[in-house]
Amino acid sequence: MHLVTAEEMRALDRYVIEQIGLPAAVLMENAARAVAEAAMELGAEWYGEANGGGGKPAGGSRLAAGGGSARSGCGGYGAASGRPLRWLVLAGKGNNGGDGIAAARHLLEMGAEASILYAEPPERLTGDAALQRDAAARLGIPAAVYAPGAVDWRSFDGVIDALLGTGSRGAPREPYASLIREANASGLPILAADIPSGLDADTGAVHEPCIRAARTVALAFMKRGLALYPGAEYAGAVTAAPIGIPARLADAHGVRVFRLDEAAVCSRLGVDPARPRRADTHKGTYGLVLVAAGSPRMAGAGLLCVRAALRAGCGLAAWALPASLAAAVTGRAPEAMLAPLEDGGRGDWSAVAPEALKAELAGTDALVLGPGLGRFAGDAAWLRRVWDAACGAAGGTGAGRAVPLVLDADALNMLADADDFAAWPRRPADSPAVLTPHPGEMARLVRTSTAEVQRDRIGIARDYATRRGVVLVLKGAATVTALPDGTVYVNTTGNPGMATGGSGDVLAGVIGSLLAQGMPPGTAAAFGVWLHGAAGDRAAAARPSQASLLAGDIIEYL
Ligand SMILES: NC(=O)C1=CN([C@@H]2O[C@H](COP(=O)(O)OP(=O)(O)OC[C@H]3O[C@@H](n4cnc5c(N)ncnc54)[C@H](O)[C@@H]3O)[C@@H](O)[C@H]2O)[C@@H](O)CC1
Ligand SMILES: [K+]
Repeated sequence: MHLVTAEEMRALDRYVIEQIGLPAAVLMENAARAVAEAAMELGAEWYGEANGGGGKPAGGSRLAAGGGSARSGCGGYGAASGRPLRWLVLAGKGNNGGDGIAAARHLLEMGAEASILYAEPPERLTGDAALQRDAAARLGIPAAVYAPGAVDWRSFDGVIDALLGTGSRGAPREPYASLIREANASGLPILAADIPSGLDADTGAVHEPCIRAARTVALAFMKRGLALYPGAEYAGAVTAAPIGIPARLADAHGVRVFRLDEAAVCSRLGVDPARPRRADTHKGTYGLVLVAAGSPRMAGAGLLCVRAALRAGCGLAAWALPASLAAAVTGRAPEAMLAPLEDGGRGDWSAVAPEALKAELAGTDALVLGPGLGRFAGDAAWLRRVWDAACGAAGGTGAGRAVPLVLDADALNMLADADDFAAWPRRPADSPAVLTPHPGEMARLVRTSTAEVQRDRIGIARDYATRRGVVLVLKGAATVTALPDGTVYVNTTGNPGMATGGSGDVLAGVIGSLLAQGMPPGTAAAFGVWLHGAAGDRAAAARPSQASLLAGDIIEYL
């Protein structure tokens, strides 16, 4: 579940070779076997059990989506006859190519057929890749050098992409670029060795061209780019294969970025997703969340947030809102309490005194501030006073304690406008604030463009979290949760159906609820993101199309 950069992977390779004493050829041999095994599984999935030589049952739809081509486009090669599948290994001149060439050898041993297509004249290969080239030649494995337009793709059943791995820089150059385009156009299922060639291993950006893989087998550890979009889409189904570099070495080398799936929720976050409850508990055990949210145009944001908080398990939830709005929403969330705040009859937050909200903080276990709040003159200074109160600063809650805090939506825009956030009082180290920006809000916080944020989601989120001492949840496909100590979780749940108004309000409510239940902020944020995505996946599965998903549906599946 570690997600490594190319540089971290190189350091780990070096350590194992130089300090542990395993020859690089051993790692390559393990990598090659893993690539060949993954190819056999892909063959079985794509063409059926009889052809793949054992493995998983057919699973066409996933592959069709990942591979960018329909199964029927492969025209029944192999599938009709039950003969061994014919793999074409595309080999670059680095160690990624070496993995592929060695995989051709393993495929033969496994009963498949394999040919090698060198992107460059094989004389250019050096080191372990050259060793593999020579062994393959002596074994009589058919090999050719790529010439544009000369490959008869129809005489193969599948492709192994071993052109470029973690050593590649920038967009694939010729002849790699043409070869990648031809492979993508072939309609054959492609297994990528380590990463699809053309993918930026660190950021998930894809160069033009980039291999569109049906499946990727990551060697030793998943590279960050396989978990981030758009790279994740080009990688197809991704698995990581052990090659002789134990996970604890990644920990020892300071790798702190993790892919957050259910196993990681249990092992890394220490949370049981079923969240069983002790019998001898009562609503006070599970905390009180105060949601300060909603305005005349966006009252629903508060409603979604407070309902989500309740579904996520807090004992009590109160909704603080401008008093003039209260009558309109009374009864809409019967389980929640209302905390109408004097608003001078305006119906929005512009006349709500920060002191009124401060008074509500007494006795609360978490504050969620921001969904549908709206903007008003002087709101950055207003936010500062609420921040101070939630920090437990003098004159704050009175109790002198910090109230766990989630800032979302307009509260983040206020924060972006506060030029002096760096000078605001720090919260206690064990109670950092949780900020939940979408990429546009993140861009405002760091004064850059949304495109820049998306180009390096992990880097931007982690940098902000460590510099400002907050938990930063950067929303979007593969939501990134960065902790003040530099730990980062990249989420795996969720679907594009959740790109709909109100989803973020639901997430803020979920995280606030988990905070109120006593989870540390980093855990509450990462688990909340995972839980929100999992609920979205269940909700989408219950509907005819992801497109029809509403934020309220996510709440029902929490
Ligand atoms: N000991 C190791 O280092 C191991 C490495 N392994 C494999 O080795 C890979 C990394 O190998 P390398 O560091 O040799 O690098 P790669 O095999 O990824 O590619 C490097 C080669 O590609 C060329 N190149 C770089 N950018 C290019 C571009 N944009 N267009 C065209 N050519 C370009 C370089 O000149 C160099 O010759 C991993 O991804 C993995 O597959 C595995 O075998 C496990 C062990
Ligand atoms: K590759």
